[in-house]
Formats: sequence, structure tokens, C-alpha cells
Amino acid sequence: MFELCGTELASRLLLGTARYPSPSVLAEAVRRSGTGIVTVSLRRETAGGRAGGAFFELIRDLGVRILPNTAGCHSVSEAVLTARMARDLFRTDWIKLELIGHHDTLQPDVFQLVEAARILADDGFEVFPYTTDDLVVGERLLYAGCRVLMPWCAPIGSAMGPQNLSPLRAMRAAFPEIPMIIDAGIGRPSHAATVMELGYDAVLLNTAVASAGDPAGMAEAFAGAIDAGRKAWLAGPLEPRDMAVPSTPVIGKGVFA
Ligand SMILES: CC(=O)[C@@H](O)[C@H](O)COP(=O)(O)O
Repeated sequence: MFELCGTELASRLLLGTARYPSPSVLAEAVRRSGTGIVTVSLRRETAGGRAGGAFFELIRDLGVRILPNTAGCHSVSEAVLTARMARDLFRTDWIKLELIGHHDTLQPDVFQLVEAARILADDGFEVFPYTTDDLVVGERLLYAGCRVLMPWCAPIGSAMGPQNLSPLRAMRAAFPEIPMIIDAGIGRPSHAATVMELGYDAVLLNTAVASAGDPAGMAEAFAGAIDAGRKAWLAGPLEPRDMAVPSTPVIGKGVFA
């Protein structure tokens, strides 16, 4: 089991609910992923005119915990307002805080992110901040009251997978007691396994499953990869070396002319 902010979870996969070809495919993907948490964008769904309707009912019926997000917010005031609306609608203090700073890369605006995180944490929210792989920003978010960190590994929806492992390793090492979830940019199950092998606690992803040829099949593949990566981390993976090391001992070996 995995404990996240007081909640026991059987799965280390958090799944987004956008971009699925149909509600039934989404429901099947959630089921086969084994996830205990789905993210929901309040703004995206209300913009589509489905607020309070079938979509939210479907999400509630999935029987998993909802992590609303502030996707599409570009300012502190917008993000704080969206988080408060989500709290009322979904009756949860959990909020995935997304504050976008750049149109092309959807890179978080880390300055506004820290400010909004402080306001929301003071207001009783459990803030899950979508951030960069910057150690100092991570530290500021913890000072602001966050109890979990969610660094990206590549831009949202890019499917590029981990672009730079060094800062991700440094962040993991700097905050050994903090639950850390890789959020965004994962494209394949092997990417998820790679970050889990670094010791990350969980992975949040959306596009790679929702846009796959068979979303439910891909959700299951991700679940297996995340599980494998976690087991590998616990088993103590070898560090790569520059030189060859014979895996078969040669001492005492017979000599054949
Ligand atoms: C669903 C959600 O919260 C996304 O904003 C998240 O960041 C996932 O990113 P990918 O779509 O790249 O997996």
C-alpha cells in the first residue's frame, strides 16, 4: 500500500480523465489501470458545457478519489478561485495546482505557483503542485505548506518521457520523506518505469493512455510498468559503470588448448 496525504492507496498510478474517445472507454481505462485517484479539470469540463451533468456523475461513479485540478489557469487569482469552486463541487480539500506560465510548453509559472500554494494551504487545502524539476522551487513549495511535490519530466501532452534525469535524481535525494509524483510528459510505460526506478512514489499521466489506440489496454500496461519500476527501486538497482565487469568469475576456470 502507498500512503498519500493520509489516504491508503493500492496503486501508484494517478490518471487524468481528459481526451478519451468516449465515457465508456474512460471508465474501462480507469478500471484496468487499478488507479485509486483520477484528476478532473473543472475549467475544461465547465467550458464544454457538461458541468454538473453526465461527466461528473460518471467520475463520481468510478468509485475512486477525485483530485480536481486548476488546468488552464494563468494567474494566482484564477487558480485560487478555481480551487475553491472545485472544493465546493467535489467536496474535497485536495487540489492539483496547475499555474501555466508559457503557452507553447505549458511550463508552470513557478513564482505564481508558490504564491497560490501558500494561499491555498493556509485555506486548508492539500495542495498537489505541478512544478518543474527545480530543487529550490520544490523547497519553496514545501515552505508554502505543500506536503507533496509533482515535478514534470517533460511538457504536458508531449509524450517525450524523462528528458533530464539528473535534476529528477537530485530532487528525489533532497526530499526523501516527501511523497513525490512525476506529473506530465510520460509517453510510454517504459518512461513510467524509469522514473519509478529513481525512487519516485507515483506517476500521474493522461495523454499517453487517453490517446492510445486502446486506452484501457495502455492503462493496464502502465500499471504493470509502474509496479515493476517500484519493485526495482526497492530491490536496489545497480548504478551504471564505464568499465566492463565480468559477470562470470574466471578464477579456477578450466583451460582449453
Ligand atoms: C491530467 C492532468 O492533470 C494533466 O494536466 C497532467 O499534467 C498529465 O500530463 P500528460 O497528459 O502529459 O500525461
